[in-house]
Amino acid sequence: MNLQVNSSVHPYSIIIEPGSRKQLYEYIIEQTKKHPTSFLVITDDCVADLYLEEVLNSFPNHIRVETSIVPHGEKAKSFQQYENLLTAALQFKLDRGAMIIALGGGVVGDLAGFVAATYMRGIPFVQVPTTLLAHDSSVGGKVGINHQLGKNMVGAFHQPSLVLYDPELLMTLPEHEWRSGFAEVIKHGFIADKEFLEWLRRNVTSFQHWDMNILSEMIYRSIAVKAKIVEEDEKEAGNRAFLNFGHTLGHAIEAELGYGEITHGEAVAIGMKFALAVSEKVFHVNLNYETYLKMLESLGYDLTIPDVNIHKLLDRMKVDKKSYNQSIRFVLLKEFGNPELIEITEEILLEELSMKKGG
Ligand SMILES: O=C(O)C(=O)C[C@@H](O)[C@H](O)[C@H](O)COP(=O)(O)O
Repeated sequence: MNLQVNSSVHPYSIIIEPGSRKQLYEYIIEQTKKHPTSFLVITDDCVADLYLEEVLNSFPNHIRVETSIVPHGEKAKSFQQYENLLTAALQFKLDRGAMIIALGGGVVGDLAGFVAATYMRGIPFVQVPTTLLAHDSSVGGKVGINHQLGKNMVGAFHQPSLVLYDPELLMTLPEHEWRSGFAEVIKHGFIADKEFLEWLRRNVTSFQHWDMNILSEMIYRSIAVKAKIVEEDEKEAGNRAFLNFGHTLGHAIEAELGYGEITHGEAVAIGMKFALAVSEKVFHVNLNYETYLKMLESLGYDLTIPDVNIHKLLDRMKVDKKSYNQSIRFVLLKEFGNPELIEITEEILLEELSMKKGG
């Protein structure tokens, strides 16, 4: 299955193909039409143990391929790891003709992409997602690292030259990683494709046993939503902000708990439940979203706002990137598939937060 993103920087392909990791080099040459001088594969310790060798074996012997391994988990999206990777790239003497390969989940993709965006003012990179979450983060060119004061606060837009998605790589994911990724899948249903939401409800009842066709179709349909939005608004001047549904509170929770204490998607799922409730209040509508919350709960999500100070959450939401002139802006739904970015008062948020906390 293939998709094409017509980015204004350069069009790129998204290929969803079981087993494709074993032909990574061939795909790169065929799809990007580039012949890099060398490669730097950036991955994390967990992925390295499982898949690095297979990926490296796809390169012919005469091609120079270097490797840098970072610790797994959200904490790796740090200034320290970013600097370490730049140092490694310099020590490897990578030139501007080199290419970075991000072999990993969202953390590796964001971090390696930011290295690619900034090393010698930018070199090409390829995303090889190894998690479900990364079906989202690998598309659209948002790359970056976290700051203690806010998630993804330092970054760039740097479009990949190729996204090569091998769904077989997901078969070793632990349950919480499925939950993390599936939150972004269902988000795409909420904001853009009601029919897809129903398809998910019918087809995804457990993360334990996947039919490869269902998994590939789910990834394809979810990426298709994302690709369309980022194509129309590459740098989030408008509708791309809809992809942030659930993220305003989700990011605040991640930062307040400490990065990595809860997965990104599990925090976003809590944020979506909250945003759905606020949507009903603000737009005076009945979304009938309970069936989808039940679905998430049956898949193991805990949708309760964690036990943290709600004023601190509010302060964190104020520094969200969608904030404008000190006001908090939220993505809300008028109906499924009909999102809006809207300014929300602190009073509404505090009232809703105190009601929802603990239940
Ligand atoms: O691609 C986008 O745009 C998104 O907002 C997708 C999000 O799911 C993703 O988590 C993204 O990295 C969040 O970006 P941020 O700008 O809100 O930090």
